[in-house]
Amino acid sequence: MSAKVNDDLLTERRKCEFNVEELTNYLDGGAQATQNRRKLEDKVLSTKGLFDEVPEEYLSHKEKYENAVRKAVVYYKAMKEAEDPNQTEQERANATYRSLLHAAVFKDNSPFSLHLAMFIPAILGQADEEQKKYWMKRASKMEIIGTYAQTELGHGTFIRGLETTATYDPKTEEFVLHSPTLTAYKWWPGSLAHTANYCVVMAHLYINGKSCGIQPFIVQFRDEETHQPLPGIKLGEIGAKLGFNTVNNGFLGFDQHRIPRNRMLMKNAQVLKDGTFKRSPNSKLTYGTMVYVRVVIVNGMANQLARAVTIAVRYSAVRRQSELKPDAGEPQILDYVTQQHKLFIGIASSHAFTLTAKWLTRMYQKVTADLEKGNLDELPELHAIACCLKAVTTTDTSVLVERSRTSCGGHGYMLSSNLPQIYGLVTAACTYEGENTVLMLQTARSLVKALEQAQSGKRLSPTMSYLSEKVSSRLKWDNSIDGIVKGFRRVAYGKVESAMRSMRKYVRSGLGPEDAWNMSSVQLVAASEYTSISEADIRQLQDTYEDLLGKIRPNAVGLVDAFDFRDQILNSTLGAYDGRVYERLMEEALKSPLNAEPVNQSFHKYLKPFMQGKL
Ligand SMILES: CC/C=C\C/C=C\C/C=C\C/C=C\C/C=C\C/C=C\C=C\C(=O)SCCNC(=O)CCNC(=O)[C@H](O)C(C)(C)COP(=O)(O)OP(=O)(O)OC[C@H]1O[C@@H](n2cnc3c(N)ncnc32)[C@H](O)[C@@H]1OP(=O)(O)O
Ligand SMILES: Cc1cc2nc3c(=O)[nH]c(=O)nc-3n(C[C@H](O)[C@H](O)[C@H](O)COP(=O)(O)OP(=O)(O)OC[C@H]3O[C@@H](n4cnc5c(N)ncnc54)[C@H](O)[C@@H]3O)c2cc1C
Repeated sequence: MSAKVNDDLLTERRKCEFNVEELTNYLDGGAQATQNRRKLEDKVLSTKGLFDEVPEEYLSHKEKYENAVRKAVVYYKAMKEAEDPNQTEQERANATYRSLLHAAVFKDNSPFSLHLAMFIPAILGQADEEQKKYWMKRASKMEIIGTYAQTELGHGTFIRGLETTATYDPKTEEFVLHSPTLTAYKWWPGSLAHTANYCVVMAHLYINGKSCGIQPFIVQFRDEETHQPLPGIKLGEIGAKLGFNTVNNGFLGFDQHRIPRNRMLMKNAQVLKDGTFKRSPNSKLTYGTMVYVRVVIVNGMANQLARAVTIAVRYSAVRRQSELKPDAGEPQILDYVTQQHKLFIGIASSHAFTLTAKWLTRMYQKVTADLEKGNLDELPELHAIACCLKAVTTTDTSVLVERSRTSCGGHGYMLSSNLPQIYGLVTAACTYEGENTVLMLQTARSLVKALEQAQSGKRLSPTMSYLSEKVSSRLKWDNSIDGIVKGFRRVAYGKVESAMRSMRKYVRSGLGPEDAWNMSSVQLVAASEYTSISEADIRQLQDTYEDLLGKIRPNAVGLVDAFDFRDQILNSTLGAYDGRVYERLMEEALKSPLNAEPVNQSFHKYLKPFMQGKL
């Protein structure tokens, strides 16, 4: 008999003014896609051995990892078996686009995540046709497990400063990989420590003493049979982190480690047997894997944010607290306008990120198709947009997930709510794949160039076209969508123009261009992300905004129900569909090993002698 659903949630669902299933279908890309996603989730989540007997938060660091590897093997096999052979690639992609299936199994991510998220994309984007054929066969069948090893102990942002060297030896037709210093050790790559046996290494190529820039190499570092590190390889785990504690982030040092010439991934640049170096048409094509992942992250943020606001909104419909009016009983905390303000922006942002992710994915696919034909024209714009959207969506998601947690009071601080773990996952994305400030400055670089082109009368690309609009500074505001968008474009233009004016002022004062850039960099970051509007209009928009909160209120639970996250994926005592929060909090508390006995052994060993003055 299914447990009774919380009365308040029942009432909320009755009040909802729209068809929840229709919104779910829209988010999935149609009723069939919803059906495919649900079918995949049903199949995979019915697999034995996927879920923890003891909550992983009560395991040691080492046990957490070992348990995660056990689940990763079961999960990967279940996913493979669940794949519908009759489905097209596109239908399969749609079924997983919104699915957070892995989140039902791994609260802190899988030790296989880098294999799927970066190792395979790096092969697809950096290997030539022959290499792709060979390595994709092995990687897609999980005969090998890989990661992406770029960051070093001493360098993450500045790729051109990476110290790992790959020196070509024409006599043996090999590359010699070496970590000349401690800071040259690869540091951070997920799965590197104990899980993977191959990696794509980004290293500084030298031929006959001449630098040939940073190039990608596919390197085996563990024996495929014994899993022992190969000779000349130093390996280990980097230690406990805020999150990602089952991703197995590791370090790797090379000591004159030799690999065959065909291990340099040669789609863009090539090294011939005699050591002739054939340059890439654009050295930044080597950075292509990062552009791809930045695009994926935007969609990932939408899904993770949707998960957090689902937990917080359902909890806010169940939790009653304080007094809004004397003798009127304790209201649902969702009736406080401050609570609506905290949470509804998260719902809207998740939808906005989903739509943005779809748009950015289409742009990425178009530009990548152009690159295949040798047309690199739109690569700089894709880079600038991907940098900006990755930085903005990860920053906003981190803020909004933390706001979801703090809007749930003390219970939001419980690991059993899953809000802290979701925060750990999303806040990492502000750093990995390009630290956000650094990426915003890359976007700013493109904005400044675009404004200079606009001022010299050149046509701009659609995404930068607002920089060529001669919009009157006395723009009459109205709070229609069109009016608001026009306002944002006007202010965004002003921010870029102000940053550029500031740089020119510094150059006139005698600073070099680099120092002038650095002195203006706070404005440059703001120009990439920040827009504000004039004082008089804030009141008008504020009234509109508060009015909107009231309109959303009766539909809040329906809006998060439409994300259609099953309880295993939410993995939360506060967010379950039935709203039985208090029973679930108690059930989870009783799983703590400390509750196995009424008196813990530390009383007899320490407390009692201490309290009796005997210690
Ligand atoms: C696995 C977790 C899964 C789930 C977690 C839960 C939720 C998250 C949701 C989704 C997650 C999905 C996937 C996650 C996958 C992985 C995460 C885990 C692992 C993370 C891995 C990593 O972090 S890999 C390492 C990432 N490192 C970086 O990004 C380094 C950042 N630095 C740079 O990119 C570059 O150094 C730089 C761009 C800052 C500067 O490069 P540089 O060579 O110095 O260039 P400049 O001299 O500044 O010249 C700039 C000019 O070059 C052009 N340019 C720069 N970059 C590019 C590019 N990529 N493409 C095209 N063009 C480029 C730029 O436009 C300038 O051109 P100009 O014409 O202006 O000169
Ligand atoms: C959870 C997690 C997983 C990761 N997984 C991987 C992985 O699988 N593979 C991999 O290769 N890497 C991985 N990384 C590493 C990640 O890519 C780097 O941490 C990131 O690129 C930042 O580099 P850094 O840590 O060396 O910081 P630094 O580059 O040292 O930057 C430190 C700070 O300096 C400032 N700064 C630096 N440069 C500039 C600039 N030009 N302008 C203004 N300010 C600047 C910024 O405030 C920045 O936060 C991972 C990181 C995390 C947190």
